[in-house]
Amino acid sequence: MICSVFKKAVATRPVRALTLRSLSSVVVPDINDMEQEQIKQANEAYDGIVEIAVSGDRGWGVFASRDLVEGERLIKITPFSFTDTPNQHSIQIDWKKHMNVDIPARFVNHCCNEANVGIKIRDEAADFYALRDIDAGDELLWDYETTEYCVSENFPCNCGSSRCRGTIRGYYAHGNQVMEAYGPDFIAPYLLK
Ligand SMILES: C[S@@+](CC[C@H](N)C(=O)[O-])C[C@H]1O[C@@H](n2cnc3c(N)ncnc32)[C@H](O)[C@@H]1O
Repeated sequence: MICSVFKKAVATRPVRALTLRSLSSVVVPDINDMEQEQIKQANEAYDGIVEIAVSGDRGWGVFASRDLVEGERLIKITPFSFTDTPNQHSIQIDWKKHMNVDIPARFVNHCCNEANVGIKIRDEAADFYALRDIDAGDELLWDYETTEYCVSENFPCNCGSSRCRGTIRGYYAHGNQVMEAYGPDFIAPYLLK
């Protein structure tokens, strides 16, 4: 298997059921009622394409609801605001410009070198595309170091890729690997200037 693309932990449970602490095998992120409602709305908007569910110890994740085809545009990334400093859920589009993005984009987890989805930035928005065929139930994983020059906080990666970089820092640290893995089409244009 390429990378540790997780199968959906609790594929068909409604969001409220995911918050039950009795699910011992997964770490269920704390969310408030508003976030719960936003997840429900995103799941309805992307019904039949992707679904938000719990991704083991990585918190929330986004999963394929059906078989997805290489090259398919999957998720529209809509910024609700911009900031000049990164945060855990922002996406960098220029040296001092980060998009605060909506759900489901903000819940896509990271994979090193073998990500199955990539981002194409257009003006002040972006989209996720399938980088290869993806089976229903597989987790969508994007390589954060294709857009983030320096992540807001380094984190130890548990993507399970045979080429896992260990600690995720940003393009400044692993740019050569990122370029080799994806080529320029799926690297943020500002990083290539
Ligand atoms: C954009 S959020 C992704 C959604 C997140 N799982 C959540 O529940 O909010 C980014 C954060 O998710 C976690 N994460 C994503 N991919 C990961 C990975 N491969 N290994 C460990 N943690 C990861 C890290 O804490 C990271 O800062």
